[in-house]
Amino acid sequence: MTEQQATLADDPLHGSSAVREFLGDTYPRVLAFAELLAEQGPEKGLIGPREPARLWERHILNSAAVMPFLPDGVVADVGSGAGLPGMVLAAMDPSRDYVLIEPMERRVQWLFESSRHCGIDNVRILRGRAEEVAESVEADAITARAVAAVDKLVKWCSPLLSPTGSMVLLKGRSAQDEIDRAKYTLRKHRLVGEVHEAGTIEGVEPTTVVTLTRV
Ligand SMILES: C[S@@+](CC[C@H](N)C(=O)[O-])C[C@H]1O[C@@H](n2cnc3c(N)ncnc32)[C@H](O)[C@@H]1O
Repeated sequence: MTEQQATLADDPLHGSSAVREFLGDTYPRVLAFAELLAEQGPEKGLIGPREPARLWERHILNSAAVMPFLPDGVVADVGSGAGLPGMVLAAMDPSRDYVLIEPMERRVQWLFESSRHCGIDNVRILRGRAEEVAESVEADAITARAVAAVDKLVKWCSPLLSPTGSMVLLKGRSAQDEIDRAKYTLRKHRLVGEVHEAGTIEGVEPTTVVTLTRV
């Protein structure tokens, strides 16, 4: 039996004043992206069929929570997939350039289509693995969500980082363990890891964010 497909109308946060206030002027662009992702994401295999019913908390606000941790400058989102967090951040932050890096052709196509459809034009979309694109990216910050453990991400992504750049990773409960397991790699790349709980709106679970900054 196939799972019932939920819609964005099933999400209790959809249209809420708390979400509108949190996103301010950027709400229409983020909303356009959320609507498109809820409509096409399950069919395109970007999110599960039940995800539209919890899209705001679990995906959009979860992505938005990293914004206060970003330093100035260019942000590269590694393994953007559905556009999380990269497309959400770019929609919220139109004066900054974002590079979305994704190896899978179908997902890259989605990133092009959704940026065009939602008028999110401050993104450069690169098809490739993080390890393959160092020649065309120098970022002040790297974001990644659900891509790989800290140790691997540092090995893949440090060639993309500017000398003073930092990494801002969305993680789960294993955040501190991942930092501990990556200690030799972090030391080699002169990075120090810290775990933060990043809130967005009241009643929404905070996002665990790992920052890796240069020493
Ligand atoms: C589980 S998905 C997460 C996608 C998105 N960040 C999200 O949170 O919904 C992992 C993504 O990382 C991409 N990926 C895997 N290895 C990668 C690599 N070495 N460099 C860049 N992206 C990679 C995959 O193609 C996939 O789209």
